[in-house]
Amino acid sequence: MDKYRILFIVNPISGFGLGWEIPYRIRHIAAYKHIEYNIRFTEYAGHAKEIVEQAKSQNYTHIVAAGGDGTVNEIGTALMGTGIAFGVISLGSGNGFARHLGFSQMMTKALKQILKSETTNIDVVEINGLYSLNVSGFGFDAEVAHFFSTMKIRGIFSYIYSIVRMWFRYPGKRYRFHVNGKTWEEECFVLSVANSSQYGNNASIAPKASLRDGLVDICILKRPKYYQIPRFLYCFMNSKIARLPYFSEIQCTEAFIEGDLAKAHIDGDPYTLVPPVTVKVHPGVLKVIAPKLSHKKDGGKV
Ligand SMILES: Nc1ncnc2c1ncn2[C@@H]1O[C@H](COP(=O)(O)OP(=O)(O)OP(=O)(O)O)[C@@H](O)[C@H]1O
Repeated sequence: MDKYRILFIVNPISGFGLGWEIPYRIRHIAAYKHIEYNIRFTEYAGHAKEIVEQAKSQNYTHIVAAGGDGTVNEIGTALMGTGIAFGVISLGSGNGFARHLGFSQMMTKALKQILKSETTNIDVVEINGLYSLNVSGFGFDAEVAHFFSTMKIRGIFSYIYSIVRMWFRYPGKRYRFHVNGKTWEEECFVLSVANSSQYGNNASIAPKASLRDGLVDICILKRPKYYQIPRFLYCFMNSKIARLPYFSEIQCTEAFIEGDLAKAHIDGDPYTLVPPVTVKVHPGVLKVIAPKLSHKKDGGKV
């Protein structure tokens, strides 16, 4: 236990602002009395990355992101290639990456998992020079991310409002794909570039995805017809989306995509890219804590 030296980087505005509780929770977990740790709160967007850059020379064994997928992306991508183990305390509204790795959504339990769980090396996906740990993409979900970012109030209700609004307004787009030696054109409603399996809240867009397979999953969903929506929602929320005939998932190490791809999201945060888009996997470049490997939940597949 005494070999641990942990830095917690907390985004105090994530989710419901529960990050302020972290110092109190840590003090009350007996195991933390035997380890060295520091806590830093972020003060602005991009600050987490700066904190990681300073921390790299301070002999931390673990750096833990306490926040949502945006904070996870900032910290995780800054840790690539360092060998410092990366953990997550979920404070966001979806927490897709943490859920994929098997982190509890309960703060105290996640803290205990950080001390007890195995570590492993995972892949990171590069999209036109930006790095993605979880699920990124174009089309409908990019439109949602861009609209959501303009809303004054964040949180799950604003997110649901953005989804419903865009569902009725966004018709889909046609893209040209160059993947695994094949070229084709296809009409897409959702075009996801997935390293892990889910957006968050167990909404799984890439059921085959593994963070350790050296592959990225290109997931294409055509727009479901209105009468198909109930079955679509059931399959989407139960990792059964592969059963739908208007869904496809292609695994590859690299992809090249052409079309109107300017509006994108990287792990849920909106970005504007300059098309065409090149997707590339960097295998095993990030060391993470993976509770699923220890408790073998869902077969322990990470
Ligand atoms: N103190 C701060 N003030 C304003 N923005 C911040 C601060 N600290 C971090 N950020 C930015 O807040 C953004 C959103 O953070 P994060 O994704 O962790 O929370 P969330 O949006 O509530 O979660 P989710 O994405 O799951 O809904 C991040 O892109 C991060 O850069």
